[in-house]
Amino acid sequence: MIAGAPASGKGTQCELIKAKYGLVHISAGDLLRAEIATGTDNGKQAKEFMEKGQLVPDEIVVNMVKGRLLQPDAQEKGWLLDGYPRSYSQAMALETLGIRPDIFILLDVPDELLVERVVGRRLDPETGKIYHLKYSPPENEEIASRLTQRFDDTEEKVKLRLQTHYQNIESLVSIYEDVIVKVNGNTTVEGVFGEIEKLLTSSLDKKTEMVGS
Ligand SMILES: Nc1ncnc2c1ncn2[C@@H]1O[C@H](COP(=O)(O)OP(=O)(O)O)[C@@H](O)[C@H]1O
Repeated sequence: MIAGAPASGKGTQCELIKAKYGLVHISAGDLLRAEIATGTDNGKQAKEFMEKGQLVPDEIVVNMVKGRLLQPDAQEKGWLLDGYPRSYSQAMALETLGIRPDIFILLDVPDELLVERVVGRRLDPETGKIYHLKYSPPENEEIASRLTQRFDDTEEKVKLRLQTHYQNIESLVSIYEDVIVKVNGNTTVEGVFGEIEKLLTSSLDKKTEMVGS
């Protein structure tokens, strides 16, 4: 599991983690945006909450994520949960299924940096790659011309999302205190990934030892 405030780097690090470890990346935010794009009722309801930076109700999110998590690929290859659970009740929904992470990575970035990261964030709709106009600019004009911005990536909305994050993260820290590791998200993308690689590799070694013994 990977958690952190908006624009703390979850999506960027998930790209690198899944490329190296072959995990199935399940992002609650991406699943919700897909519901919106396909125009489902859940998507329409979800959008109202997302516009206000509030958590989308559990009755929409919990089954959506559980359904994806229990699919064979995630069970076989292992899963990387991004942006879920985001509340005590969402975590409890997994606890009742006996689903717990090997590691819970909490990315830590100072608030004042997050606003600048959000307002400059852009997405390539063709590749899904995440860019930042200043910190991680597009490689060429062709990509630059097709970049899009998330509807909730505005200064006023990210402040609401930040409040939502701080309202909920403490309850998650207590549930996952045995597997949680805080990672400094305020270094280079490669620097953060280097820290995460060390953690995942040692967690994998522990798992193979347990299986072996
Ligand atoms: N687990 C979740 N439960 C409820 N709502 C969620 C959840 N994950 C994402 N959302 C909604 O989608 C929005 C975008 O989430 P996400 O893409 O993870 O972006 P970020 O982590 O940068 O805020 C959130 O502000 C919230 O409204």
